[in-house]
Amino acid sequence: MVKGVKIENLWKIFPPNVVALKNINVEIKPGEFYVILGPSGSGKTTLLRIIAGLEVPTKGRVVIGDKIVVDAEKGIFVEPRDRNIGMVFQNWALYPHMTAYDNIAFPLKLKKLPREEIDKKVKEVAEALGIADLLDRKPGHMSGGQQQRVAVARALVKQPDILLLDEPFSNLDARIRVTAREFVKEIQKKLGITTILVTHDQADAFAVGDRVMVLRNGETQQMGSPEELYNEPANVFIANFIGDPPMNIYKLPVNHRILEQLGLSKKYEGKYSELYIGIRPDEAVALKQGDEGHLVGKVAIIEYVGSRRYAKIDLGNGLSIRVLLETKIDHGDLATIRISRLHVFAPNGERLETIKF
Ligand SMILES: Nc1ncnc2c1ncn2[C@@H]1O[C@H](COP(=O)(O)OP(=O)(O)OP(=O)(O)O)[C@@H](O)[C@H]1O
Repeated sequence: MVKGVKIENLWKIFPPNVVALKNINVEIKPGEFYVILGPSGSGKTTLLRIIAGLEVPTKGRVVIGDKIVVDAEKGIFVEPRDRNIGMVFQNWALYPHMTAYDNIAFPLKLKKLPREEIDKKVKEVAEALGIADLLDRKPGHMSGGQQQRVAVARALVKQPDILLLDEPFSNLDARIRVTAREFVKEIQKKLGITTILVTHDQADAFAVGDRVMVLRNGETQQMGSPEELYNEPANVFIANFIGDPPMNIYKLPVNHRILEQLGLSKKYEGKYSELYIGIRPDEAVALKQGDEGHLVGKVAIIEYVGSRRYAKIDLGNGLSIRVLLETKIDHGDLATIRISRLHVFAPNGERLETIKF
């Protein structure tokens, strides 16, 4: 039976009064790949450690399947070893003096399983993860990606109900990172194991997550699929945090020329004195002067990001915007900017609407 995880009214306050988690509520479905995303210090690791039983919450509870593993009010606490959780840490924590085989076998030896059974399980998991030919090697003789696979194998060999991954890709360089994400996602789908991953890297989060929760200062900012977070960011923080290159975001007086050109001044006059507007570089394009569009400016910089070309366009009065550049335009040319989607946020940062043009 695949199990889900429920986190209910969860608080963690470190003495004297560091609020690391503030009333977290989430239901992770059986078999789901759930990502907790947030900047440094947002409470991600604390949340993962509470699920694993390495930390106790100040308030609230965690339920795995239909078993309460911790309830602060009722004084229930199930020991980490009795939660049937597999965990992979940021540094993988492999034993350097042991071969991959012995590293993977270690949790089973602790359980005092018979030698033949250990051998069968280690070989099975190594086969499934494509590391059968590495079993005789010690960590020092493996690449980062291979070490990570061994760490995942060690977490999976006990057939845990839940797999917890704490920044599993952060020690890998950019190229291996892409294959490592694919590998983890494929294994997760193949085994159907409920998985919770924490990361500060939105590209990691979006690559593997079925759903993503964004944390900031211990508080949930938004929960949803990668598409939902990208298309309808709940506030300016999320808008800023998600997307590469980052969203163009401006705080402007409601009667500002640009808001007028975008048809927003009339709509919000009398309701707000200022607004944030956000435009993703990938949701606006620079066209030749005279083409139909929303804003006009002068091309200041042309840059490549991957295979895409972007232009930074000077809008006057110290404002500029980065947008896609598909046509032939040069530095110094005037360009028309056509926007396909625009996000409007209130002065407190909350999203008011997303407009599709
Ligand atoms: N044992 C502790 N005692 C006191 N404060 C702590 C303790 N552990 C964490 N904190 C604080 O709780 C907050 C959340 O920390 P946590 O490590 O969960 O964040 P994080 O999002 O995982 O950050 P990082 O990505 O840097 O690991 C931080 O303000 C941190 O300083």
